[in-house]
Amino acid sequence: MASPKTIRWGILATGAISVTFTKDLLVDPITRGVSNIKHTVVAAASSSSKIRAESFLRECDCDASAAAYGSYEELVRDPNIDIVYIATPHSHHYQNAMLALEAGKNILCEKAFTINAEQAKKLVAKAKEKNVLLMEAVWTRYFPLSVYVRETIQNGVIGPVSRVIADNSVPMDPTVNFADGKHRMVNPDLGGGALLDLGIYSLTWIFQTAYHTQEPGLRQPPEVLAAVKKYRGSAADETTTVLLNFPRPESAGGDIHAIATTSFSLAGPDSSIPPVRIQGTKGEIQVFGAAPRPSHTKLILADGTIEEKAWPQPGPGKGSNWFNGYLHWAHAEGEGQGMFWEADEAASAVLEGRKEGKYLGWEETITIMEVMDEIRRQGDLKYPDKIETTEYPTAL
Ligand SMILES: NC(=O)C1=CN([C@@H]2O[C@H](COP(=O)(O)OP(=O)(O)OC[C@H]3O[C@@H](n4cnc5c(N)ncnc54)[C@H](OP(=O)(O)O)[C@@H]3O)[C@@H](O)[C@H]2O)C=CC1
Ligand SMILES: O=C1OC[C@@H](O)[C@H](O)[C@H]1O
Repeated sequence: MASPKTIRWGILATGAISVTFTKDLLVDPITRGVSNIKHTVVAAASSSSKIRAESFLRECDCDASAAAYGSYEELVRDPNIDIVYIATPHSHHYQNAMLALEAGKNILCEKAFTINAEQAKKLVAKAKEKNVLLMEAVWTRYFPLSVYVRETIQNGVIGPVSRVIADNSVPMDPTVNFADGKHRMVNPDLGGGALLDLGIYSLTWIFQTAYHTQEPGLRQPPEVLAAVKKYRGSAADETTTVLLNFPRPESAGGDIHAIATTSFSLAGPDSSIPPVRIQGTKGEIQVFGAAPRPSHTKLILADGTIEEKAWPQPGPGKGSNWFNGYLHWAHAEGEGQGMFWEADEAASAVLEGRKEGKYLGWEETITIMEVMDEIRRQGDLKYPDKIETTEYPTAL
């Protein structure tokens, strides 16, 4: 058997999700049956200080030889890095990704990919020019659970998809958690709001089942009708609900309806109610657990078949996800978060010379950004010019 190839990562920003991602990344891939890849972290950078980068590397148990940088500029110049993982607030993704692309680096960039579709298009153009990987880190797409759901649809098991309903809401108390308005969840300067942070998962479920599963030639952007409730009259949305209609020829099953909803103050479905339902003419698939990190599926067919499956994440891991004092999901102690699947895919893409993610390519990322632009247009949800701009460099 050929020995595994090692992919060398550079971590840009040292916040909450960088820690989770890096700890998952360093779990031995053999624990999930992956034998051709190994991951190592060779550097991390913090915009606040080199000391912060050093303590991040220690916290994540990275190799002692990993370099700590006190600026993102130094990180992207490091010739030892194969892929840069970007985990700054969404407001900063465009500037940070452009910085890394200009340096010729492959990139895995957190969601929401950018603030708007124009920024996403510019990054794609730059990735093409530099001939490097540019991948949006929507981890959920790469879970075996998601692969199973898409394959079940593509194998015609539930018939043509006719309707998808998806809810990703978390009942945080903004008056307690975000009282000073500075937190990235509500701060317009950081691209705050439910849509870009949480709603992207509702749209992910809709797109990966109603759009991605169609033949590429049949895929058409949806019509969109949005209701947006602002957070205390600010520029950030607290609750957003969207009706989507995906046009599809009658011969392929006709139009597909979808409802995406999200909120950072209201509860989502509890464990007995599926946050995602994909309905076809012959049955439906229900997805249970939190929409970003689901854990169970239930296939219910019109002929009476019921098939339930559990999708535990391989470990080792820490067992739950807390965010601002709120438990977003709990899972069995010892399970990993599941962020390694997207890391494996980014590594495979680099080794195979691919420039896009296998289950979420540039065209689909841009289409989803265009849908979010339209939702924001209808809801009058505007961010400051400095984070909407495609000017590079712009000081943030
Ligand atoms: N896939 C997933 O499940 C998740 C994805 N995310 C995404 O990851 C990104 C980061 O989220 P998260 O880690 O929770 O955020 P945090 O606020 O915890 O961390 C963001 C980091 O970005 C850096 N940063 C640079 N400039 C700024 C600035 N002006 N304000 C604040 N931070 C700055 C800082 O790191 P430093 O000081 O080191 O430069 C900071 O620690 C977001 O886009 C979010 O959507 C978040 C949570 C879960
Ligand atoms: O991506 C995310 O998923 C999980 C949530 O906890 C977090 O707010 C969000 O950024």
